[in-house]
Amino acid sequence: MGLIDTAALSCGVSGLMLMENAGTAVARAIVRRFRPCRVLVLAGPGNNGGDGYVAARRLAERGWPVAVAPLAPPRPASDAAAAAALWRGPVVAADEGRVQSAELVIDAVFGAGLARDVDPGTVALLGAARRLVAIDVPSGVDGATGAVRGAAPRADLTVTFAGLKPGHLLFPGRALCGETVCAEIGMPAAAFARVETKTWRNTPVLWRLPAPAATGHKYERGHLTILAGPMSGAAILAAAAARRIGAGLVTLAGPDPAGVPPGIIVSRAALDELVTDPRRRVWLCGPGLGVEAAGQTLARLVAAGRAIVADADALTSAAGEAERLRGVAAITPHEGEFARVFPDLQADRLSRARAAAARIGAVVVLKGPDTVIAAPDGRAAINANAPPFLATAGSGDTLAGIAAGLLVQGMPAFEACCAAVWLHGAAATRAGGGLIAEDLADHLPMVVENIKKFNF
Ligand SMILES: NC(=O)C1=CN([C@@H]2O[C@H](COP(=O)(O)OP(=O)(O)OC[C@H]3O[C@@H](n4cnc5c(N)ncnc54)[C@H](O)[C@@H]3O)[C@@H](O)[C@H]2O)[C@H](O)CC1
Ligand SMILES: [K+]
Repeated sequence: MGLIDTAALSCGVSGLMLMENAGTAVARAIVRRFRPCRVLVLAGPGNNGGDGYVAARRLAERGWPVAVAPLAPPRPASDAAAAAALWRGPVVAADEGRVQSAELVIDAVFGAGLARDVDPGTVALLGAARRLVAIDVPSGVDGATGAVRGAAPRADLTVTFAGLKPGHLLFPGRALCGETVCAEIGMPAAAFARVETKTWRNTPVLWRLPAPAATGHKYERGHLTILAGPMSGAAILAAAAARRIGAGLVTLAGPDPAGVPPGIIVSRAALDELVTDPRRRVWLCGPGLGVEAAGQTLARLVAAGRAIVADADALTSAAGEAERLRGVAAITPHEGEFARVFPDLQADRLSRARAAAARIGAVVVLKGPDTVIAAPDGRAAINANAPPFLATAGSGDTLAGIAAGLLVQGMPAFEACCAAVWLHGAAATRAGGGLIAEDLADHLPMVVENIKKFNF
């Protein structure tokens, strides 16, 4: 049973009432989407199965032809047993033929109580469904991590309760949920208050973008310094993003980066001179820099106590030596870079990002289709707005530039990184399928305008 369910019970809410509401919500979601058809409910032994019995009753009350196939009897004297006792319709054996001939199958086998791999017989049954509605999660998906225990079916619709779980947002679970609906089931506010939430879906309600002061000048909006190396295109992409997101001034520090657009300052001053300039508080270190140079400059910046976003070559320079990143504000690794820096961290993405953030005392942005942003204090956000065509060269440089551009405007590192990841996904969505990294920055202003319009 999940923490929130336990908290609800200790607040005096009856589990049976929650189950009644949960099963009713499943039936309602089905009625709204499908025409009446022959339904088979595959019911497991726990409360997920109990929800299934309630959904069966509610659909039958509306005249739908429904049968329940128990895969195991409900635990005696449990809420599920009480829900099963109220089911007066047909109870049939669970076999593949029946599953195949049902027009809609409700997966009420395992939910939050999934404790081990699903056995092959159950996997085959669920896999035979023509159309599948999962209660809480498709059975086999671990709601806490999105991992699949053994195997899990692909649902057309998943109805969950009280709040989305990480498993609805993290792959592979996310891909198996189909359309995901979150139903309110009467969970009391006091129950939410008792459970300290530290994991969220990344949306604009989690953060507030900086607004320039009416009388402010460019330095007050923030002066970002980006180290530019032999592949100066990466630093230029990052600079464009930082400027579009509102940094007042961006300097590229490097020998002589080619193709720098007007509006970006280039400084060839020695690093020692730049690092000791008190106005250069925030730095982006890594994109296109070269591993050796990135390692050397990173150490200098850390020693000078600068706020640093470390990406790309700066991360590779810390391969197997994560302590070299201690002192930075945020790191933005993809899976490969993460594995190089933290080879011993092997768990799911959410746990790994959290463990890495705690270890180096910095925000970790573990990039991917389900980017996880984790803070050293245990807070974490999972991002779900990134379209697949965001996987293109230069996209990561742009993200690092947005994060640094927000950091320089005074946003705290966790909020800056969450906002950067979301804005990056929203800009990509606006840019559409043919996007190249150069397009992203230009879409940022309109994304920001829309956030203001919706009053987040
Ligand atoms: N979130 C809410 O507010 C509410 C959720 N509800 C539903 O309750 C389930 C969670 O119920 P629980 O009884 O804790 O767990 P399950 O039903 O998922 O199953 C537990 C049951 O299954 C056995 N088991 C676990 N894994 C396996 C396996 N791989 N093979 C065989 N057997 C397995 C385990 O030993 C137990 O016996 C939640 O998902 C919601 O659907 C409430 O109805 C209302 C409030
Ligand atoms: K299920």
